[in-house]
Amino acid sequence: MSARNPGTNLDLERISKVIVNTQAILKRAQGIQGQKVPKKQWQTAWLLKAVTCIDLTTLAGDDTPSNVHRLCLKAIQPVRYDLLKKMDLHDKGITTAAVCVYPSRVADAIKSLKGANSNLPVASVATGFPAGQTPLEIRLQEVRTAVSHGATEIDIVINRMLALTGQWEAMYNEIRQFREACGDAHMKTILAIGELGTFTTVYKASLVAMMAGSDFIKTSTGKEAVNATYPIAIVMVRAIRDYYLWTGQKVGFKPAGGIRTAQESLVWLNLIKQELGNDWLCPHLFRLGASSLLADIERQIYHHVTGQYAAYHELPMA
Ligand SMILES: O=C[C@H](O)COP(=O)(O)O
Repeated sequence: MSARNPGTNLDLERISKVIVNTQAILKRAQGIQGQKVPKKQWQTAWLLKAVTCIDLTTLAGDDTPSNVHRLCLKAIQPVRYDLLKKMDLHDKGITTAAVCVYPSRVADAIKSLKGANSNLPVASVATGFPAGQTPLEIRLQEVRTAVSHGATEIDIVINRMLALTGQWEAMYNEIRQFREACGDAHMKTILAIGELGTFTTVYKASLVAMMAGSDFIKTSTGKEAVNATYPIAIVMVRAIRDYYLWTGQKVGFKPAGGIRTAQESLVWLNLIKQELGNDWLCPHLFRLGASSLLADIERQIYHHVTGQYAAYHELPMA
């Protein structure tokens, strides 16, 4: 992970001046979606780049130590060894960026990774994920617990009520406290954009989250009706760009929720390249939060290497 974002004082004047041009955002998003994806020979390299940026996620009520164990093994070896060998990439240490689980499963993930001699980071959602509707002290305790079990990345959810009612100071103070509870763990702040209403609220919430010291801002929990969309991404990455121009701090971006196809991952990488530049095209500053995207990416890589499409059972856990 990159250097931490220390945050700034809360600048309410800057927040009050935010205006988002909805039509311009929609047009830009449409333009990016309409662009050609890289040609075949480059596509696999881009797909492998996407793999290294995935937070491989399981956030289900029926998660157990055994499915978390499988997830960890898949994160360590996300693409079949023989496929990588054919591309002479078997010794490049290609893994996903992290695994992402509920706080109760952090210890299982740490155990599995240690057992496999891997120091891949474990991310944990916290703060009453996905709704964030538990008392503040409990949300803070959840962060501390996940950290004490070994999570080095914490994905917090914001209190949507505070954003929707414009209580920016209260939201800033809560996120500041989450950051303190994180200690050395990096903090990703989930805005749950599907519940924030307008682009302007999303932009303001992005700014407040960064001022409060978020290392990443993340679109969604994956549990809202609307999750990662390209227009919302443009709003958020422009807030990241503005924050960088203002403070010199690079904050990361994590779209999450409903990202399932290799093709989509290429659009996401292109969006980041165009809006934030190559510096952001690395796991330190860009993550794809996804539970099932890897399956399609591996399938496309299989096709590139063999000329045939694999049945899903031929790709472990895919
Ligand atoms: O943070 C990651 C999301 O919960 C994953 O959502 P997904 O299951 O739709 O890929």
